[in-house]
Amino acid sequence: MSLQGKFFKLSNGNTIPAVGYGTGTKWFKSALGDIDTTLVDTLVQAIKLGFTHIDGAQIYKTSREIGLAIKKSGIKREDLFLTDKFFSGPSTLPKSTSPNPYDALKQSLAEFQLEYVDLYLLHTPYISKESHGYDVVEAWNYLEKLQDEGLVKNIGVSNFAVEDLQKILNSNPKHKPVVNQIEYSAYLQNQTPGVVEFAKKNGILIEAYGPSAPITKGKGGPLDPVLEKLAKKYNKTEAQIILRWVLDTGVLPVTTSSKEDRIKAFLELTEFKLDAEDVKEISEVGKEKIFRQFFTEYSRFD
Ligand SMILES: NC(=O)C1=CN([C@@H]2O[C@H](COP(=O)(O)OP(=O)(O)OC[C@H]3O[C@@H](n4cnc5c(N)ncnc54)[C@H](OP(=O)(O)O)[C@@H]3O)[C@@H](O)[C@H]2O)C=CC1
Ligand SMILES: O=C1Nc2ccccc2C1=O
Repeated sequence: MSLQGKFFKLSNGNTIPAVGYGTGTKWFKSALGDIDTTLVDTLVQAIKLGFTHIDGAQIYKTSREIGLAIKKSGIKREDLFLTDKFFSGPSTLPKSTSPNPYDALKQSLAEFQLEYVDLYLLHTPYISKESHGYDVVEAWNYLEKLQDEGLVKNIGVSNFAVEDLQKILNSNPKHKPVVNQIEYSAYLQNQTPGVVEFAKKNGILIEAYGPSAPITKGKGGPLDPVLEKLAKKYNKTEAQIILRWVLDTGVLPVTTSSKEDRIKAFLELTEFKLDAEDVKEISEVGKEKIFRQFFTEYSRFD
């Protein structure tokens, strides 16, 4: 679970590259449709520049683009780390007609044209007998079966709160979740109450999506002068400072960009480190503002 150079070590002993490149948000497609050649080209460029961790999901509909980019990049499969997510639905899902997580992963692999993914997540905790025909523990059992068959190397969850994690941990699982991917930034230090601390105590690595919020959509807050000051101190961009803060809090940032200079800047994140007092200042000043972009039902906790 700790950051060691360019990798985090997971609780099962495997490693995961310390910064993820996302293919959701700005790349999100509503249908498989035509291949997004801009995404393929940008991913090939990102991989050639040195990105080895790609974040995908069933619902992004970008699996074919990822698979094509991997092939075109010429990089060996074992040198890349690919995440996929089973789309379990929003909290308002009436009745799921989608395949179960086991069948969904097989479908994704066909789209990627790959033999395995490195990490497979339940995208949300909104799974019940009523909506899916199986509960969240049974959904987890499908992921365990995939791991046992070698189709996924590691399994985890996303957008899970403490009580959702407890359901899995209390079921005496054969494989525990190694990751919980949640919205996390200096302006949202807990997606749901206590989740970061609980995950750390239980050996679950937190992955942060939306990590750049304080310098993108959440700009105009108390961190503005702090980030300006620290960017000068370290001779880095404000984006690098705010993403390095994520790493320095023991969390793995999943970010994205279409721009070469920003992709290169992401790759420098493991080459410097913030002083403890600067990490503390960002954490404390960041708590003065809450900025949440996704799963706004959790704003009841703000
Ligand atoms: N599990 C889940 O439920 C979710 C998972 N995710 C995953 O996380 C990934 C990343 O999430 P996202 O919110 O996009 O991450 P970030 O908060 O890092 O934002 C990245 C966005 O900000 C822009 N950006 C990057 N650097 C800068 C900069 N220096 N100045 C201004 N704008 C900048 C990028 O666009 P540009 O091209 O202009 O650089 C990009 O659109 C997603 O793609 C997805 O894979 C996201 C949401 C939910
Ligand atoms: O990338 C994503 N964008 C989203 C918007 C809403 C819910 C989930 C997601 C993603 O995973």
